[in-house]
Amino acid sequence: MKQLKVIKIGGKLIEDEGKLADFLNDFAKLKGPKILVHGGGNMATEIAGKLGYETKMVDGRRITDENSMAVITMVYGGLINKNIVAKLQNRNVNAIGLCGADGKAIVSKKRPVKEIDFGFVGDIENINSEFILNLLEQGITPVFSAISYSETGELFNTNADSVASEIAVAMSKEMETELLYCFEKKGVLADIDNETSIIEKIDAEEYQSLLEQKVISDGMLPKLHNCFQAIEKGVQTVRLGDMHLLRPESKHTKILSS
Ligand SMILES: Nc1ncnc2c1ncn2[C@@H]1O[C@H](COP(=O)(O)OP(=O)(O)O)[C@@H](O)[C@H]1O
Ligand SMILES: CC(=O)N[C@@H](CCC(=O)OP(=O)(O)O)C(=O)O
Repeated sequence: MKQLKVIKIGGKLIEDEGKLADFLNDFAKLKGPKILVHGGGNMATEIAGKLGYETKMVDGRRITDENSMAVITMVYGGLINKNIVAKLQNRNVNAIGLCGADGKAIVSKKRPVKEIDFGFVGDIENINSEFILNLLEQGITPVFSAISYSETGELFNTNADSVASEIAVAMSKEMETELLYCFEKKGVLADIDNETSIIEKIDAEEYQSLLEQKVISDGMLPKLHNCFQAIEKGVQTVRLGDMHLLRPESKHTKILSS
């Protein structure tokens, strides 16, 4: 089976020019097929604020009203995505920037309203792995923003960690897939204020205990949920770390299957 790397880069790394450059240099050097998924939540919040729109979050997830969805389309699908693609082209990576509507790559359904109405948020129902495989076979590197497409013809906001996880799950049926989450910390930390307290390995049991002890919060909640979804659904390797995660020597957290 051919190998594939699906790498997600978080919004806080994208905002730091130096860290982004470090990451993209390493990403460009990776041999073989690769896919990049990017977030940008913070930047969307900042730009929405400048436009006078207030942002509401629940457990690390954005409540996306009509105004936020417009900002998200511009910021994720435009500003961030196109800048990353340009920086990759500059590093001799033939990248193509996509959202879920392009090639019907990420099909979702509007999240039903239960206790919370998340607004224009889509839960992924299908990944067009054939389309993605075609791109990879042509030596093209897809760069996905966190926007999915609904059969109703709408665009929906979708957590970037979920986009990466679902793409990795779909691709793991075709290729041996490694899913890597790069964010601002060196991995899951036992003490959020201590960068050296990296938990090197987490299995399902440890995950439950971290949840109960409230060691993880905010954006780490959806991130670890997505890590375990991926490993349980067949993704061969899942790791979390900082912008140096692509370097073999980098300290990080590895997710273990049960
Ligand atoms: N135990 C933990 N270890 C590391 N980070 C944690 C932990 N608990 C909460 N977090 C928070 O989760 C954040 C990562 O989630 P998020 O901000 O969504 O990442 P991303 O940059 O990928 O969007 C970290 O920046 C940190 O503030
Ligand atoms: C539904 C939902 O939560 N969407 C996320 C998508 C962006 C994202 O995940 O960005 P980071 O990886 O930088 O957090 C949001 O709008 O914040």
